[in-house]
Amino acid sequence: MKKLKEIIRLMFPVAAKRFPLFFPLEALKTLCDILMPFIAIFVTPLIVDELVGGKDLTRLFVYAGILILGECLLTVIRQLSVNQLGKYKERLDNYFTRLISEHAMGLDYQLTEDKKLLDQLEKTNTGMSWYSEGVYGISEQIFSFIGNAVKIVGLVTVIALHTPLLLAVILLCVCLNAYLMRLSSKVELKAFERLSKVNRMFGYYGWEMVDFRYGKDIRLYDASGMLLNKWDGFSEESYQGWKWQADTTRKYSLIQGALAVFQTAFTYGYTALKTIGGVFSLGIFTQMVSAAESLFNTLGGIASNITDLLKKTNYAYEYVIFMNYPQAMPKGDKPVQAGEHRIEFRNVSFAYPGTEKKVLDGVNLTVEKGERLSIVGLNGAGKTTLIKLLCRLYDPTDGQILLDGTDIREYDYDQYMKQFSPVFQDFRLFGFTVSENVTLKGRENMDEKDRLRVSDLLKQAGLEKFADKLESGEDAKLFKYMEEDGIEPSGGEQQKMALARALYKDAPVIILDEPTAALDPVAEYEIYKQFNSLIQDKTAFYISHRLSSCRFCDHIAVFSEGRVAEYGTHDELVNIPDGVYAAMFEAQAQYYR
Ligand SMILES: Nc1ncnc2c1ncn2[C@@H]1O[C@H](COP(=O)(O)OP(=O)(O)OP(=O)(O)O)[C@@H](O)[C@H]1O
Repeated sequence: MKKLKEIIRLMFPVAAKRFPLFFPLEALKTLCDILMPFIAIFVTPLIVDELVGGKDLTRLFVYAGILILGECLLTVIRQLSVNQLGKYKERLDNYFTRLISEHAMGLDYQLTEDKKLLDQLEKTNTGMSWYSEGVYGISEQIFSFIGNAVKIVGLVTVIALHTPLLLAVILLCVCLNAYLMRLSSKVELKAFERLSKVNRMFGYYGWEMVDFRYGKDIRLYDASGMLLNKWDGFSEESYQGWKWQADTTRKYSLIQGALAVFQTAFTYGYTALKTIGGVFSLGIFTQMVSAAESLFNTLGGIASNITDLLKKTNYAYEYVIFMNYPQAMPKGDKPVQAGEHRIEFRNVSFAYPGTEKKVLDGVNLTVEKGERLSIVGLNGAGKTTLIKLLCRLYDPTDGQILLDGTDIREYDYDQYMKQFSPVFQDFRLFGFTVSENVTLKGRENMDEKDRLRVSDLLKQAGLEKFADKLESGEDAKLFKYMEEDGIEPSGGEQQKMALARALYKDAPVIILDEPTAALDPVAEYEIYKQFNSLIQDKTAFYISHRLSSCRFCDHIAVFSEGRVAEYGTHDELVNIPDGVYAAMFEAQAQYYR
C-alpha cells in the first residue's frame, strides 16, 4: 500500500498534467462498466415474468426498449472511451521512457558504470513498459477495482435478498481463486528479479552485433562467433527463466479452471432446484443466475485487480527507486566567478569506484589563470583521470581540487560544468547534422548568428574543404546508420568537429585530451596554432603523446604511475639527465631525424 501511494504521488500528477483527459476518460469507462450488468439483471426478469405471466405487449416493448437502448448507449460510450484511452497507452509509455532517460542523463557520470544502477535502470525500463504498463496499467487496475467494488455491493444485495447459501459458495470459490492468483504472481515476481540482469546482457549483445561501429572489428577479427555464443548463452538463460515461471504456475491455472466450472454448475443446479420447488419465479431464476455469474466474474475481477495491482505496483515501484537513486557526489551552491580561472590540485589521490589501486597518488599541481599546461606520460599514467576529476566526472578519493581557491565540490554543479570545454579521447558525435553536433541545438533553435559562427568554427577547425564538399553543407546529417544519405566523416574530420564543438561552447577552461591523435601532422600543427590564438587568455590543458604540442605550452607536467614525476618548461625538462621527458622526447625525435 505504501508503494502504491508513492507511485500515485510521483507518477499520477505528472501524467495528469501531460494528458489532462486521461483520468476523466478512465472514470467514464468505469461508470459504464458499473451500470452495464445492472440493466440486464433488473430488466431481464421483468421481461421473463411478463412473457410467462401478463403478456402485455406495451410493457414488453418498454422493457425491451430500456434494455436495448441502455446497453447500446453504454456500449458506445464505453467503446469510445476505450478507443481514446488506447491512444494514451503508447503516449504515456513514451513519456515516462523519456522521463527515465532524462533522469539517467542527469545522474552523476560515475554511476554510468555502477552495476547496481545499470540493473536498476533495466528493471525500471522493463518494469514500466512490459510488466506494469506504468500509469496506464496501474490506473486501469485502480479504476477497475473501484468499479468492481461498487458492482459487488449491488450484486451481493440482490443475491443475499433471495439466497445467502449461493452467495457463500461464490465467495468461497473467489477466495480460493484469489489465493492461487497471488501464488502465481509471487512466482512471476521472482522470475522478473532473476531475469533483469539476463535481459540487460541479452539486449547489450543483441545491439552490439548489429551496431555499425563494431562492424569493422567483427569482420576483421571474426568476432561474430564469439558474439553469437554470448547471445546464445543469455538467450538460453532467459528461456530457462520463462520456462521455470510457466512450469511453476501451471498447476495454479488448472485449479482455477476447475473452480470456475464447479461454481457455474452449483449456481445452475441450486437455483433450478429452488425454481422447480416453487420458491423462485422464472424471472428470479434468470436474475439469480445472471447476478451469480456477474458476481463471480466481478469478485474474480476484483481479486485479479488486487493481485494485478500488487504485482504491477512492485514493477512500477522500480521507477520510484530509480528516480530517487542517490547521486554519487555532493554538490554545493556557490556561484562560480566569471572570467578566467586558477586551478590547483592539492594532494589529490584517486582510485576508481570498486577498485583498490590508486590511479592518482598525491598529485600537486597549479595552473595559473591563462596558463597552458601540457600533460604527458606513458599509457595508463593517469592523465585522463586527472581531467575527469577536474570535470567532476568523479571526485578525488583524497585531497582537493580548487578553482580560484575554492574546493570544486562547493560550487553549483551546473555552473561549474559550464566552465570547461573538453575534447576527450573517446568523444562522441551524435546522429545529428554537422551544425547540430557543433552547437547541440536543434536546427529550429539556431539563428543566423549561430549558423555564421558554426561556419567560422568549422573553418578554424580545418573543416572548410570538408563542409564545402557536402551537398547540404552544415545541414548534412551524420552517419549512414541513422540516415540513408548520412555522411561518414573520417576519424580526423570527426575530431575536428569535436574541436569546433569545444570552441563553440567557449568556456573559460579548454581541455584537449589527445585531440590530434587522428590528425595528420600538418593538421595537428595548424590546429594547435589556431587553438593557441583562438583561446586567447583561457586556461588550457593539453594532453598529447606527440611532444611537439608541448611547444605551445607554458609548462609541462610529466605523469608516471599516478604521480607528477617532472614539472617545468620544455627546455628545463629535456635537460634533466635520465629524465622521463628527455627519454620520451629523444625516442620521438629519432623518428624525425
Ligand atoms: N572507469 C575505470 N574504471 C577502472 N579503472 C579505470 C577506469 N578508467 C581508467 N582506469 C584505469 O586507470 C588507469 C589510468 O587511466 P587513464 O585513462 O587516466 O590513463 P592515461 O594516462 O590517460 O592513459 P592513455 O595515455 O592511454 O590515455 C589505467 O590503468 C586504467 O586502466
